[in-house]
Amino acid sequence: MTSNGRRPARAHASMDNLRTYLLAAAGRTPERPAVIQAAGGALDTVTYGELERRTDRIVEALAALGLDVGERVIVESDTDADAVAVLLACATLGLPFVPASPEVPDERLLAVIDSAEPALHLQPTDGKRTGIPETVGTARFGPDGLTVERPPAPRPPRRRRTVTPVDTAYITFTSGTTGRPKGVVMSHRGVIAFLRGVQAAELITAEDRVAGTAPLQFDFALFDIGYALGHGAALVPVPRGVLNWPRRFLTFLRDAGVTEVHGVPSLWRPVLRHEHELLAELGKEGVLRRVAFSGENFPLDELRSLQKLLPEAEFSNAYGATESMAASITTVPNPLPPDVERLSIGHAVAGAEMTLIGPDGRPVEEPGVLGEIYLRAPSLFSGYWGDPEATRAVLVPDPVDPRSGQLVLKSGDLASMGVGGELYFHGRVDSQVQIRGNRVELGEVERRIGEFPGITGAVAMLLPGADGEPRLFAFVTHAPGGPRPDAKEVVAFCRAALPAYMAPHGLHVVDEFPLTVNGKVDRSALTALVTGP
Ligand SMILES: Nc1ncnc2c1ncn2[C@@H]1O[C@H](COS(=O)(=O)NC(=O)C[C@H](N)c2cccc(Br)c2)[C@@H](O)[C@H]1O
Repeated sequence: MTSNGRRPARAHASMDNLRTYLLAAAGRTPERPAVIQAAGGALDTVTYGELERRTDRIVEALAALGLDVGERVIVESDTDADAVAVLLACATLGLPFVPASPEVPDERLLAVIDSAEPALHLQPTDGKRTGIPETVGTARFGPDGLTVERPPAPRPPRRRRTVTPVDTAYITFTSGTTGRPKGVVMSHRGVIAFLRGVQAAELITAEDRVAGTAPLQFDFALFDIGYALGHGAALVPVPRGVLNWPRRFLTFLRDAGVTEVHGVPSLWRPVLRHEHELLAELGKEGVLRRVAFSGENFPLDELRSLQKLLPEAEFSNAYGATESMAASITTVPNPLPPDVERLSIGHAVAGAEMTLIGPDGRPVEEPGVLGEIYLRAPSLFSGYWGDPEATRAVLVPDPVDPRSGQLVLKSGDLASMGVGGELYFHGRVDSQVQIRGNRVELGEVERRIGEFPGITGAVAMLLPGADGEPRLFAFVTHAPGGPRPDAKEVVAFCRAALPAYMAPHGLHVVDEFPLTVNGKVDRSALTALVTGP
């Protein structure tokens, strides 16, 4: 018993809870590997049984702190078995976890703490973070459980009696456009609904070993955990120190017997640049069977190069926003036919539906016509943390039948429909810009520039020129050792195929594209090249 005589609340065993769902295999096959991780130079296997034991040790320590359902816990860590045990322990007690990776800068973490007002900050025994505000309790975790350094401030008495499926499993903070972090609140029911939707496609079995490469605050990492454990398969977190070295990365994948690799498109750039022979060898061994990518468009020439080295592998394009965890996972042809200029994002996962809505607010029926993707799904987020207005802007009445009270996610993404109703991604709504009164899809400009000999990547943006007028700028990367593309030639090359207003006003050659902490192209860093920091 604690302060007000109420025991810590627990989820009802037969109701949706992330811990119950992800540890189901612990009951069925406790001896099977749940997490295979690097430990020193070797590989360490943590079974489902061991993962459950570590989870319950942490549950005990957390339960003793008197936190009520809904109290936030920052979990700062790389992905490994102990971090997963902490996430599952939080879920067990209905404590929303706020994931962060060690590479999140201090001021960003403090902004998240300021917004989330967590009861606790947890990091591994050897975690480096300091300067956590006094208002937040601190503790460290490891294979033997949790050690509290600074207990959370005294709490008000417990009000809650049980943990329900609509309670918050996690809040992941994305960098809102205004710079203030936006907290995406996901319920147990929502996350499990998405994971079940993917499971219905039976992409993997319990024999699979899924390599995860996303940092913990990116919900791609949370998906990898849920996808691997939900199938009773093994999660193989790729350590950061391995990730940034192509040769080590590929050797790690081989040594761990990885069958599927998840990551953003930029993950493969260094491998394609430096280690294509080793990758081809790995492909020939027939263990690596699938590459799943998400987060942004995979530049087609890079995708084609990767497919050439992995001719037997399946490639899955996973599309969606954190506000619904994701929406679709679509197998793209390997090899991609030469005439394909745009990747399909297919149909929504089982139990969900994407609808294209035109400028008139009505569903788009005809193939090839652009519309905004609206997602109807049980995995929709509960809302933005502390921001009902921003929530109302994206969780909107169903445009197909507003009277129903059903809310759908207004994605801000544009797509067109193929003859089978499958969707093709056309970019963000705000990547449709007006140039001298003409509507321009920046993706079109990027595609044309990408065809210029020697250019390996192109990002187009509308930025204020020196005269303050909005101008079309392009940022390009080129083949290493190849000639630097000449701006005038690139502009002429664009004019030869595009209307004049779609030719770049300025061209910046960069060695490689700057990346966000989640591994996406960092457009604000590119902007700074033109407008200054
Ligand atoms: N496959 C694509 N092609 C093109 N553009 C994509 C793709 N996937 C996204 N995007 C863009 O990224 C936006 C969303 O960003 S996000 O909220 O950070 N989430 C993400 O990136 C990742 C996403 N939550 C996710 C997480 C876990 C598993 C999967 Br499976 C997917 C979307 O609205 C799209 O504009």
